[in-house]
Amino acid sequence: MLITIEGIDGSGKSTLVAGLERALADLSPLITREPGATWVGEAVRRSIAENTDPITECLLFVADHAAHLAHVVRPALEAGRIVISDRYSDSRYAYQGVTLDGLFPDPVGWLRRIHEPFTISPDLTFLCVLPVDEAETRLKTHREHFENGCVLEQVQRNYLSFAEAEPGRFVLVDAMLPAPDVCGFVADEIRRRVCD
Ligand SMILES: Nc1ncnc2c1ncn2[C@@H]1O[C@H](COP(=O)(O)OP(=O)(O)O)[C@@H](O)[C@H]1O
Ligand SMILES: Cc1cn([C@H]2C[C@H](O)[C@@H](COP(=O)(O)OP(=O)(O)O)O2)c(=O)[nH]c1=O
Repeated sequence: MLITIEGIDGSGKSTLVAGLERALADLSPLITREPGATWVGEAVRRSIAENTDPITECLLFVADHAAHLAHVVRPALEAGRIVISDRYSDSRYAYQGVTLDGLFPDPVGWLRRIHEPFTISPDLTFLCVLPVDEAETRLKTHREHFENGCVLEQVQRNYLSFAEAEPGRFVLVDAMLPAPDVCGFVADEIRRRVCD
């Protein structure tokens, strides 16, 4: 089973994933992330730091996804593991849907088409939702160039439209709740789906 955790920067994904690792220890999930589960993530980090052009950056994120699938996600799923990924393909559709906007028509459609031949779709996606100004307050010590309020508003709008289009896959998470409550809600939901 492939489970992904999505949301804007500062929405509590890393905190949630760390909590899930403890709360679901008896299920031995493989915990992973994008970007950065393989060495390709170093190229992605460099492109973020150097403010590379949006197409180069996008294709590095896609390369990171391909390497993540080949070396981490696919082998774990084939071994029957539950895989929990902090960010996955919806991050591309939501963020690069914004950064590529205006460069050519329908960037989200293009992103979906270039993923479709090789990606594995998640079985379940938790979308951490909170007001952008709260996310910005939480992030004030650590900012990357995506983390500006205007971009994050558009990214969150994209995420919410994906959730509306695929209600069977997405579960909305109230990220304003205290961290232990967020973790408890998501862990219970995962256990319920695993037992189904
Ligand atoms: N439910 C929560 N309530 C309040 N603060 C939180 C909550 N979850 C995470 N935080 C804090 O918000 C900041 C960003 O959280 P983080 O998990 O790193 O978000 P993300 O991985 O989505 O960028 C951290 O300082 C973290 O301690
Ligand atoms: C995986 C992914 C991340 N990103 C962005 C989101 C973040 O601003 C940045 C780094 O991701 P990440 O390290 O997950 O940041 P955070 O923990 O703060 O959420 O890269 C994309 O634009 N596209 C992608 O496909």
